[in-house]
Amino acid sequence: MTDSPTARILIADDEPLYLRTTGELLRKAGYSCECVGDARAAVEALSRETFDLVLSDLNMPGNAELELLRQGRARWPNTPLIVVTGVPSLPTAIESVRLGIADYLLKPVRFDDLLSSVRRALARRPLAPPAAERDEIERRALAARFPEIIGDSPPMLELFDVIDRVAKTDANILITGESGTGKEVTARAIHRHSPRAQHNFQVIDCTAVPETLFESVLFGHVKGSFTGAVKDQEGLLRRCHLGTAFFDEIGELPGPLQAKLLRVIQEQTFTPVGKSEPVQVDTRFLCATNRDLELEMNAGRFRRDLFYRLSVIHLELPPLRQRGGDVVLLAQKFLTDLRPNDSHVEGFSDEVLDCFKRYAWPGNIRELRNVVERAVALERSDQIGTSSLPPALLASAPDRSVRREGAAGASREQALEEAEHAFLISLLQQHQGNVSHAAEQAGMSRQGMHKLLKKHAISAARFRD
Ligand SMILES: Nc1ncnc2c1ncn2[C@@H]1O[C@H](COP(=O)(O)OP(=O)(O)OP(=O)(O)O)[C@@H](O)[C@H]1O
Repeated sequence: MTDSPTARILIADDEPLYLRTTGELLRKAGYSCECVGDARAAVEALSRETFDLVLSDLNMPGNAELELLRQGRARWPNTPLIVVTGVPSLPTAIESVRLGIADYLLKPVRFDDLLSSVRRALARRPLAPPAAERDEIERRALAARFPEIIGDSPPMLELFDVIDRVAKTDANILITGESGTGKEVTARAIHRHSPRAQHNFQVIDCTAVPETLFESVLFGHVKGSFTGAVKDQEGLLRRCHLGTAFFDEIGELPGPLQAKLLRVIQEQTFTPVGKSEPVQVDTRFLCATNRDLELEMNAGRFRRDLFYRLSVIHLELPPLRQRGGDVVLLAQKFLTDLRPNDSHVEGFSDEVLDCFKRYAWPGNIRELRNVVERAVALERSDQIGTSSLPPALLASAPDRSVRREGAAGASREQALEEAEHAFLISLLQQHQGNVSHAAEQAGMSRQGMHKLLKKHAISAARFRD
């Protein structure tokens, strides 16, 4: 690319007079300039926008180890950098050359010399990739920062961008989305990208703890504080001091416990059962639910004040059916992860991929994972065919012969699994998605029913309307 009068230049120097004059002169020469007074501000500016050239001092705050030079060359290798120093030294000159700087100028520098150096560096700049290619590079770079979340569909790239920005804050985040869309995976990614990453990420599943034990599980208890408290026990909240607490299925938290949680969030203190002294914690709260909390609040089942505390930032995860090609990426990833070492299965037939793309995936990614796991176990050839898919998926096949084929080779275990799945669906239909009532009829606990529904990737919410 040739020198362009609109080239954008970043000038980093801690001498205010030099900074101002150089900026003014380069602007007069037709360039657009941003001036910063230290290396950290320069790195921030480079992270925020694309510059065509960097003019940098060496002896300035934040650059004792030539941080700007090193980070600049590593992270923005195509942006030329000219060093302008008042304190030249052989080691810094050698290091600068080693890192591939465009020029090394000594202060006081004549403006004509500086201008020629700028023009030369801009003219030698490698050609910028075309816009589409650049977008693709940026897309890949963003997705690569979240290896645990597979997907590069537009809604997911947007999500990565938001996670990237909110992870660094301490704001409480509410993650909503249908069952199995990856709410817990997202919460873990937020924690991993946050300043709390070195501390614990503690999952608190609101459906797994019986109501009567909730306080003791969460806050801990002292020996003898209630029947069965045979020894002191530290609560889960204590474990995530300085870290992150992730409340899964927050919409299931009973009213009295919502009030207690609100207090913890507001005051960052709690009192273990049987103690009188409160314990102070420093915890970030992430919560997830597949319930519509607006509906729950209107029905008086969820506290509005708690909702506002929890949802300083609200992330809504897209269902799998709106994630385009991600379904194929995810299926391939699960095949790689779940295939035993001695398995002959290598891929999916085109018809199977077609079914995957057409199916509505009510159980989302968890359901896809289950389907791939089942297919890997059933398949006898080296490619997963439609005969290894469960009936629900085959119903979405465009070809009738495929639909008739069914799961002819299903084992006894798989047939039982399918019967259990059908039983759960009919129970939920009967009780309009009320898990407690369904559990009662099936003769099991509410927690047990939640676990079973999760295993089958069935969302009770979809039977509620
Ligand atoms: N983007 C993803 N990439 C890879 N695996 C994923 C992704 N999203 C979810 N999974 C996998 O799908 C399954 C369900 O994910 P997760 O538990 O995070 O969903 P959820 O929305 O929290 O579900 P629920 O509402 O039922 O609690 C897990 O096995 C998880 O590892």
